Amino acid sequence: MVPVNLGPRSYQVRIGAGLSKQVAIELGNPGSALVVSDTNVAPLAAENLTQQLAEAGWNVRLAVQPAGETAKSLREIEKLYDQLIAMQADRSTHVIAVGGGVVGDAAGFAAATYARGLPFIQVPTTLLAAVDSSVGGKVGVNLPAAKNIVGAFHQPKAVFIDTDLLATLPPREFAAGMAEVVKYGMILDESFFDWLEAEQPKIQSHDPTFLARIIQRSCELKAQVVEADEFETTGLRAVLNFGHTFGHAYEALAKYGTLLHGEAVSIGMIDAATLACQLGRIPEEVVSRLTKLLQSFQLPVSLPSGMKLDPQQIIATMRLDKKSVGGKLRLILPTRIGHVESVRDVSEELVLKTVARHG
Ligand SMILES: NC(=O)c1ccc[n+]([C@@H]2O[C@H](COP(=O)([O-])OP(=O)(O)OC[C@H]3O[C@@H](n4cnc5c(N)ncnc54)[C@H](O)[C@@H]3O)[C@@H](O)[C@H]2O)c1
Ligand SMILES: O=C(O)C(=O)C[C@@H](O)[C@H](O)[C@H](O)COP(=O)(O)O
Ligand SMILES: [Zn+2]
Repeated sequence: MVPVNLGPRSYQVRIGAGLSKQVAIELGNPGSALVVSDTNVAPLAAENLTQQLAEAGWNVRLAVQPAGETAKSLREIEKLYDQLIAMQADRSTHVIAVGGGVVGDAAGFAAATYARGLPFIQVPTTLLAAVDSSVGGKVGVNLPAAKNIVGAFHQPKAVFIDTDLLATLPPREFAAGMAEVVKYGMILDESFFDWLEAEQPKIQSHDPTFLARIIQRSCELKAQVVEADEFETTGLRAVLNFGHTFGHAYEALAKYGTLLHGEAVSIGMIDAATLACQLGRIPEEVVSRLTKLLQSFQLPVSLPSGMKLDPQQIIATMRLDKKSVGGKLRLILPTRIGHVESVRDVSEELVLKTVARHG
């Protein structure tokens, strides 16, 4: 269990095998709920949960989104609003996300905005959602031009991480989750990074003890950052964005189709580390350790050869990042393994040189 202490918005992140079977009991008195999932996860987990809630006396509906990043769109949010209207939802209606980060971000955005806010529950089913997106309250959708550009902060009331649900995850999705796990080591915890390097074979073989430890440590680190800067106002929370200014630009320019979020972040972290090295902030050895660790988890460290992007277009898309001020990029750059800094005045020439490495 990881507590997230945010005063009146505090909640617990529960982690354990079989936990999704307890959601109906844990939520207590039955009311009404919209369970949101996607076409892959509905038959694996969301239909069961919906049935359990119905048996416990809830007035419950299941909304199934198309699987994949394109579901994070205003069009899909409107469909969720329609479902809430159809069930005559009120401010006590729970929105329960059962799925990966896409379902969590989209369902959470509908919960944040419908009737100016409905109680929200996260049941993450991907590694990425378990270690990152289900915690911290960032919810939102993409526009074609920019990733996550429409959104809100809306904390869940509870997070239930059922480690059994991760068993069906395809290898590529497991790897995508590992990108955010490696990120935590790189930005906040050198000994965690060392441990990931040392235990890579056990992690890669999905040893349950090691998976549980990864999820626990990642949630602890994320909770610490979110507690320190819930609304990303002091700049502290921005450390979680390491690799994302590059990565989000690649996702948008690939029309949210070619690269998974974790893959784009993996490439973006190497871009940021390469740039930091060019600035003399870190030695080459740090870039190569990060590269090696990401590759050991089958993650890409540069854009796929078939994905040719115009460097000027990359920079223009990066400028739309929410950390930018006055059209100037702000990048999260490493100073060593386990620590990063927010850097305001990186020359665009150097960023161009960095992205040119993708050929
Ligand atoms: N809000 C945040 O703080 C935050 C943090 C990190 C990432 N994100 C967002 O999360 C999204 C990525 O999330 P994701 O990587 O979970 O992708 P995803 O939600 O698209 O899920 C990945 C794929 O796995 C399938 N899937 C999910 N659970 C499964 C299971 N148990 N077994 C088999 N298949 C399963 C899904 O149907 C989907 O096809 C991005 O949009 C990213 O921007 C948000
Ligand atoms: O929770 C955060 O804060 C993060 O930055 C976590 C990121 O991994 C995540 O991808 C997040 O959605 C990015 O946020 P954004 O503000 O750059 O859209
Ligand atoms: Zn991310």
